[in-house]
Amino acid sequence: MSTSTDMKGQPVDKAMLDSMLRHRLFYTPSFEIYGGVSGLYDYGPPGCALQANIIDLWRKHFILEEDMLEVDCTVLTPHDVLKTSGHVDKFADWMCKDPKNGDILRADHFVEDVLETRLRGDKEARGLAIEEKEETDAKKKKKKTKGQQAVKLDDDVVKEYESILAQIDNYNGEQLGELIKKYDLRNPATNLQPTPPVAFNLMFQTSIGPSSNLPGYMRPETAQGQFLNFHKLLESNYGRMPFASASIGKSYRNEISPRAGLLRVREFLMAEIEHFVDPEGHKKHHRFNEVADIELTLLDRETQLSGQTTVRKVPIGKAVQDGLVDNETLGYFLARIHLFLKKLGIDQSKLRFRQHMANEMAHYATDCWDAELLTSAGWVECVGCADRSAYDLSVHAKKTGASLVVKERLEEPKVIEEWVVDTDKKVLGLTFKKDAKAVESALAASTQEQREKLAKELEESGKAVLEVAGVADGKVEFGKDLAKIEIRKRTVHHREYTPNVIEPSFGIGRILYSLIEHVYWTRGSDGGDEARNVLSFPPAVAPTKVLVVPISAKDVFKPFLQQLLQKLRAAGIPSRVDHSNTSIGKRYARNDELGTPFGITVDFQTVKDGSITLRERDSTRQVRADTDKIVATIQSLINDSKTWQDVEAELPKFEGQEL
Ligand SMILES: Nc1ncnc2c1ncn2[C@@H]1O[C@H](COP(=O)(O)OP(=O)(O)OP(=O)(O)O)[C@@H](O)[C@H]1O
Repeated sequence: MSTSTDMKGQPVDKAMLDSMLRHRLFYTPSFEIYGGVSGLYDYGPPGCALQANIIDLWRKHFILEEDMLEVDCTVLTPHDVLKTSGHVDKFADWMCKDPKNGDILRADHFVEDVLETRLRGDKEARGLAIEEKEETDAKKKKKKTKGQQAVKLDDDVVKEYESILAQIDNYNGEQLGELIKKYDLRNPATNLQPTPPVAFNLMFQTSIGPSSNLPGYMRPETAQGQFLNFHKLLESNYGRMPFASASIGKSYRNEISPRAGLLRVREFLMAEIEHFVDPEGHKKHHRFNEVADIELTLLDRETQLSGQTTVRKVPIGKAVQDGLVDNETLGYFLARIHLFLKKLGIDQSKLRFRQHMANEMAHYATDCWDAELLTSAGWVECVGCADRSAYDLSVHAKKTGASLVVKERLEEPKVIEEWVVDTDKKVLGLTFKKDAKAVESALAASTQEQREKLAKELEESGKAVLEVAGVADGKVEFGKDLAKIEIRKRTVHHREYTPNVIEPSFGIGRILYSLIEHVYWTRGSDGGDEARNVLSFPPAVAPTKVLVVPISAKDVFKPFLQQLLQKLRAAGIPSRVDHSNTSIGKRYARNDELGTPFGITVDFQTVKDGSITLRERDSTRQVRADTDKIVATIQSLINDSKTWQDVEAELPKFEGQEL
């Protein structure tokens, strides 16, 4: 199992980090004074500011950079939409139940947990080193663990367990049930095997309007709203393809057992892109050459199926050329996701792109890669990037009759051959009476392949069978008197096609939490002074950019403070003043926990010559200059046009105590 370390390579003390984040109000359990509800969290001021900055960067990196069309669609979604998209029938996880205490368990997580516990026990029995996270997990589980000790396993069994874990996302409910039986997996709380897994739909159901006759759901993703507006978006893009829409908004999933803090919640912010592309020409991307040399860390399907988790670094250009990543557009977005996460401050050594296995892929996807980040909870999917093919637009068009296609004028008219159906309305009415309309619609909506098949049946036996929704048996039989189906030539001036969709889908909360772990470290943990927590966010992402610290609350400082704050505001730099009368060192330490990258001290020298000190969070080094110079310097540091090294080379070093 992989475990994560903090920014300085030390094991993440998750309990300490969580308590700091709650204490500083990055986030807090919702409804806590009522006992809380698992999977629901509120963000406090630094959490909100951090989230807003991540979103701001996301907008600039994707929407502005690529001229995407942003939409904001409703959360409440009618049943019919999600029935058509397949979510009502298939958007489910596998759930099992403990027969004695009623514990509800997510089947894949249960299998994973028990096998990992056994592998840990095996390591212990063999006297092998146990990684920090494994130790913490084991301690946590000890209280409720019955009859689980360090037991040495056969080498073959270890291999089998490792292989199962490498492809845990590939099992369906039945297979998970077989694993539970085969390896006698028991719930540690009762030492009993849970019941066989059943599908549990993750959508929150509701009804829209007072009469309760319009059933609906809270959307589980923002995508459907974007698909339903496709035609209007295409028009507003002057009919030009390819183009992308984007949406940032809340989604809702009734997770079976959300126990991983911000990583698995029931209400979360998503940022999703739907890039519509012509399927002809193998989904090329006109800007692919800009990213082709970017090296990504890939864990492909075959490697996982062979029971391994070995990654390889491959330039995305080569990965697409070799067919490892299906097409340029998908590859382009994988590289853009990589660049975005890098910009945020994500540790590149803790980022990998994992390809989905066949069973794992959502019902609509043809190829899918997840950007996974290594955290104290292991590798966590933070961005999914799927090729949804033409699935969504096709099913919604079929269901509603709306035209969700692109019509392109051909430079030269073309003669095509196609199967055409001529229906005799009189025979139709007489034969099928009340079902006549449904039969007529089914014939009209039949595909070229279906028509060819029907024509062949009519030719061979004089009869054909057609599937018709809403009639008894779901199908009808008809003869040549009802419909003539033949191939005819036609001159066309337009080409019509349903676009394919490449969808990068970001869970902002997961990214936010993983980023916090990646930039977290403890100053003085190497045995020096008292240990102090630091969050080294890049300046552009940090919740607050500057902490202003007056050396005392005396009136003499007030005009300088006011002038400084006014200049910071005018420059658009978010700042906070710490008026408390604790030592400056303590005030800075508090802000290191909030990840504030810069500190300004207003002191007695300021009163004499107007100069102020600027402190950099990570090095704690300081420079000194006049207010205008310092404000301009902070601006350059935030917009990345200068590094702290540049600043130290330019401005006089302040030789005071490092705080
Ligand atoms: N319960 C959740 N809490 C927080 N973020 C989530 C949750 N479910 C999904 N996400 C985020 O939304 C993104 C896209 O959703 P997607 O449907 O691909 O996730 P998923 O495959 O269902 O995730 P998982 O397998 O972890 O449940 C994910 O990459 C993740 O960042």
